[in-house]
Amino acid sequence: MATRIRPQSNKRCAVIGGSGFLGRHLVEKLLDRGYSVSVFDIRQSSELPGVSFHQGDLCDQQALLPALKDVSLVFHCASPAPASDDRALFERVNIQGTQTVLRACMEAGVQKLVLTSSASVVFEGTDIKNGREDLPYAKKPIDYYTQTKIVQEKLVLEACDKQKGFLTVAIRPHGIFGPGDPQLVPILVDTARRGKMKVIIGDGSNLVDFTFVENVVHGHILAAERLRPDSPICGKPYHITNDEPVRFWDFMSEVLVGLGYAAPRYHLPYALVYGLALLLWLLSLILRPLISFKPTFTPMRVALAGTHHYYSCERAKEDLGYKPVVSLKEGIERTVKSYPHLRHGA
Ligand SMILES: NC(=O)c1ccc[n+]([C@@H]2O[C@H](COP(=O)([O-])OP(=O)(O)OC[C@H]3O[C@@H](n4cnc5c(N)ncnc54)[C@H](O)[C@@H]3O)[C@@H](O)[C@H]2O)c1
Ligand SMILES: CC(C)CCC[C@@H](C)[C@H]1CC[C@H]2C3=C(CC[C@]12C)[C@@]1(C)CC[C@H](O)[C@@](C)(C(=O)O)[C@@H]1CC3
Repeated sequence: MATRIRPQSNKRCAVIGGSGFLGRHLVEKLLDRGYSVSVFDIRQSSELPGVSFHQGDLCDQQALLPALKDVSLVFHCASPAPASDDRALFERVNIQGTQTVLRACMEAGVQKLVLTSSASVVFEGTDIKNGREDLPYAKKPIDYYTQTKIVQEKLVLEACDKQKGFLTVAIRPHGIFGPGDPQLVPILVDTARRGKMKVIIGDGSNLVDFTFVENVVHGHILAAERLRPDSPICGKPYHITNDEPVRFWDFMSEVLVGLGYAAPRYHLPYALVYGLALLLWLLSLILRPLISFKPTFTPMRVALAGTHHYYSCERAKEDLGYKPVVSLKEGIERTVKSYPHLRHGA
């Protein structure tokens, strides 16, 4: 087992959303790097030695304050899951809740805030190739979750105020995967088990970023450590990727085959699948009062699976000294190994 370094007093931080997939990996790495960490989350995952846990809803300022006491640095990586598809919840937590987090940081005297945003804040369902951070925010984001992530990112970056001694930065990851991920691999396996992962949308050549969780964590910590009044990163967003855009369908196939499932092989035209997904979605809305069904092939998923969307992390390389620490190949191997219960036949 790795020995942990004893925390120094200037290395006190809080992770809001620290019980989640990314949050948990972030907390572990912060502990390894000698930080003392308090976690604030609405639910507790298994305990970690040396972490003080505070349970509460981030929309409640009074509940947040004890977790931020004597803390100079806050990571905010809490959000409802995109799949929850609950507009009121996204708005309450990602928008009003983030305003509450900002007020609580001010009241507690926090100096730095690192937000986990998303690269999808600029994605409108059409191709993005090597997109840089200066792309405009999506006017028609792919879903309401992403709409609230846009507002959240703006709120946090606009709150950066050197005069007040409060500095902010946003990290925009895309397609985070790795051990403990409750979304991408489990949803993929569930789709395969229901016999619905047989088809490749389009010609299968579309490139996408999938980012191993430890690289995302590395980007967050670099940003936190570079965030100083004289640094160019204040108030800016940064793409953090594996810097290895991959064919969407090659990535899916590698994970599926690694877990013992067949790779998809029949091709269908993108426009046809997108049209069908749109029709199904409309039907599900119309029939909602009578029957409730959730289509697997939502327009959002089809757009994510059938378009190019990969991003440049040059700005992070230049300003943060970022470089991925785990390759895509190794990331996939470690991820596949971590899901024995999702293997075919398990
Ligand atoms: N997973 C991805 O591929 C991906 C991609 C881009 C951006 N992101 C962003 O990364 C962040 C972390 O995502 P994740 O995949 O680890 O999700 P996750 O669901 O595993 O973790 C989110 C955590 O937030 C907590 N939370 C939710 N509502 C809360 C509330 N009201 N008060 C306190 N805690 C609350 C949850 O309990 C959970 O522990 C999110 O901001 C998400 O938008 C994720
Ligand atoms: C239409 C397709 C054939 C559907 C089958 C593939 C599907 C299982 C995946 C396609 C894109 C994936 C994805 C997520 C879940 C699994 C897929 C839908 C994602 C919604 C998980 C949450 C993340 O936050 C995410 C929104 C992100 O932006 O990274 C994921 C996007 C990709």
